[in-house]
Amino acid sequence: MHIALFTDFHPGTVGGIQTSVAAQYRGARRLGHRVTVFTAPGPESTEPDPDLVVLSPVRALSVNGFAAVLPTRANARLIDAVFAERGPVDIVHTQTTYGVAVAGVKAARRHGIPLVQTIHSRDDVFIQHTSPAPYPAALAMRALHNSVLPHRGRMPRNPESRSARHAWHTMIAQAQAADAVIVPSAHFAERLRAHGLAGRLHVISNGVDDDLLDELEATPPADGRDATALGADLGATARRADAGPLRVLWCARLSAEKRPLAAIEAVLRVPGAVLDVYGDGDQLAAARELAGADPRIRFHGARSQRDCLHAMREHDILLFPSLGFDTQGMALLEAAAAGLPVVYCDAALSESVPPGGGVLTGPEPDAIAAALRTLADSPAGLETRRTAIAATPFPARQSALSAEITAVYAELIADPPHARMPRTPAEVPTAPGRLPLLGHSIAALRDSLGFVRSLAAVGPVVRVYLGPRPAYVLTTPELIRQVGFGTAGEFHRDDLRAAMHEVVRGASNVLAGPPHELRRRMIAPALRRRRLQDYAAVTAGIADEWAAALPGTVNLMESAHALVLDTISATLFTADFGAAAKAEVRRNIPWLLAQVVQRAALPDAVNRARFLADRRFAAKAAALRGEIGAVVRAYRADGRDHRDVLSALIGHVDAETGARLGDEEIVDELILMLAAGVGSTASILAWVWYETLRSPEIAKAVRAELDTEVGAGPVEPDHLYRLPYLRRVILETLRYWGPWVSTQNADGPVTFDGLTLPDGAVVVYSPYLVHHDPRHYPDPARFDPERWAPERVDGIDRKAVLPFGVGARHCPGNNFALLTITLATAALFTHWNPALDSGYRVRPSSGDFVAAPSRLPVTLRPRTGR
Ligand code: HEM
Repeated sequence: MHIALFTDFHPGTVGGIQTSVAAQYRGARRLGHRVTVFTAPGPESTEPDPDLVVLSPVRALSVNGFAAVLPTRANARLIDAVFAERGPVDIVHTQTTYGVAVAGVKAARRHGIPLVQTIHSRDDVFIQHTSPAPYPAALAMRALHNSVLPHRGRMPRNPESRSARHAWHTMIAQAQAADAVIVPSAHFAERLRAHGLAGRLHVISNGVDDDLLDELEATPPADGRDATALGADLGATARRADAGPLRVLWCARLSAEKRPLAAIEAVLRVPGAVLDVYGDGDQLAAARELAGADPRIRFHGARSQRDCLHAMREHDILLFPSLGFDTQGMALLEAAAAGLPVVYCDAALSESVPPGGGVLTGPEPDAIAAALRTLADSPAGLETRRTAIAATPFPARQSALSAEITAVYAELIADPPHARMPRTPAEVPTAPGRLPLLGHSIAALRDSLGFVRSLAAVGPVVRVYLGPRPAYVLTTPELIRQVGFGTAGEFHRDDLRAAMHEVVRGASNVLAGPPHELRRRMIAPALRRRRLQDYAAVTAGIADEWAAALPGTVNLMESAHALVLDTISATLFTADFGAAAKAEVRRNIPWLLAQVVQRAALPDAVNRARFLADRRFAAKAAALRGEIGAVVRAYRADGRDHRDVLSALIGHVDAETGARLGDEEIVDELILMLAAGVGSTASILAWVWYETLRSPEIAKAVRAELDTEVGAGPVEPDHLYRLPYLRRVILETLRYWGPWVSTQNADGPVTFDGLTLPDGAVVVYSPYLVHHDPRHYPDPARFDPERWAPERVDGIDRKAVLPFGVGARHCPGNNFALLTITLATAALFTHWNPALDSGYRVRPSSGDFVAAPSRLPVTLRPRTGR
């Protein structure tokens, strides 16, 4: 597998986490896995490592001597580029709680990769001891962390300072963001649980690198006595000469939380002891000052893990006085590996000391000194402890631990938690990037399509905030069908109904339940295939006329809109006395529809304040309804079938109930057809042209087919069935640019696969999201009409084909839309050779439920032969 490790501490720096992470990646490689390490900048002398990726730090900011990295967009881009180049990544494993680790969490969520977090350190104690102002530091860290990785829920109270509590909030949030959490010791796992971390915690010890252990085993001790295998004899080989001083070793950072000063003070009080200090840190000066000129305290500076291990072979005791900080204590493990007894002060660390191999003492220098004195006076006591260590199998060989860690990875990869259905609303993950108050509005407005695409990787149901109110996005076709077929419960559209109210009062798209079913039955005959034959003749004529009249340079987006508006209104009412209503439609519908979209998107409070716009909206809506109402009455008086939509609506009697549509209901449905049909069809039409024009192969194939089937024209209804290649281009356009949002409200509680959402919950789905999910469409970012070729189409899961929705609200105008798009495209390309303006870059605008190219500027050259 390919593992991406994220750590804020560069492996070239010294420290317990660094040592542990380095052992982990060497261990994973030893097991045959690939590892890429993302980290902060390290010391300049560090050898370049192709598997190490250094993220950009915040300039001139370092925390405790370490470069600070933030999860910026530039770092996200770098991570994405490395994933693309070296990927696919199977698992992300974050090891810290700072910027690099947060960037790792975000990358895992962006790419839908399972995420493991190891919590190594007690940030609460660390901040308390090392920061000059612990409270503001912990608070600032929590606020910063919360702004990029939202903190959820409440944390149980524990007896601790306010700064410690802030630090715990950050640690718990970091752990909660992961799919699995690893901790190095059981006592630390208990603390995390006491702070509210739920779910499974894996206790897997830190480890010591196999090569180092093998080397230690093979190296003779410096005093020349035989080296034997790690185990029974190793302790004995390092035996102190009875007459010499007690050789005490310090192997840790010289930092307050490790308590080096207590160690030095203790040794100074034991005349028969010497102390070798291996380590560096901000308490070095204080430590030197305390040691004064006493030659028994010897400072050796920061040393490698290898040096420390070998030093352990040359000493009698490791002094490890840290208290309430270490979650395991790497040096304790190393001492066990080297057969070295320890004196320590933290009872919780007994877990890391082989039974009988250490002396637990009080934390005061006096108590530590007393323990050392006893050992100095009694070499037999040391011997007993060495024998006890030797008798205990060493538990922390890295290869064995790496096998445990990779088992955790494998379990997550086999059953990715982000694909699991949440059982309660509280378990529904929130989309990354939520801002205070604004929620996800900025992300959704800036790049709606990219935002929607990113949600599939978050989970089957994702919570998003477009303002303060949550909405639940369904990301799988199976869940979407549960809305479409009503198995999840009832839904209504009262929000949309309010936004449309003056112009459309009770049309099918805002009705719910039995009235909706009845209305659908009533309008269905108007859009039946048999009727479409008649509409196709009208549509072909309009398309041919429109194409012939196009100027040499044109914005095809605008032109598509005008064409579709004319086409649909012409098929609604063909009789001569509909002319005035058609003119009214052309004059007012585009503005009214733009207003409906705005009203639906704006919060109620803003809508209430838009008096002037509201008055204008009401006046135009009344004028439009009045004109169309007059045509309906004229049709009724006339009594003939004009073979158009209006005649069909007037003439239909519901077989089940005997119901007929009233005038106002017919006005509603006619306006709805314009509202739902014009923008959507025009946008897809423009995308068909754009996709054709930007690919020379597709353009060539479309033209070749038209040459054969339509020749010099004119376009006729029959051509609809004779253009299979164009049909594939249209189907692929509907996949690629299909509707990006559909919203409804739960009418009472609704239940999806065991997850119950409350009454009123806003439930959203996006055909566009499903159409761009690689689980349903391989290489989804590729526009490839051949997906729909007869030999490949069977490989597409029909449930994931959603351009016209699904179930009860499936678009009744789908065939009409396909007909219009096919005939208009045929007309355009039989008349002209369009070319996109050079330098033109498309910009999708997602103001409506189908995104549109904001412009489509082309130059038209006549087809030769016409
Ligand atoms: C390419 C063009 C079109 C696309 C992509 C499209 C897509 C859709 C979708 C996805 C829905 C379901 C929305 C939901 O979840 O509630 C829908 C509903 C609807 N569409 Fe279309 N549509 C198109 C063209 C048309 C046309 C040309 C008409 C009419 C002539 C039309 C009339 C309707 C109506 C009346 C509804 C509401 C159905 C209901 O709620 O029961 N659409 N459309």
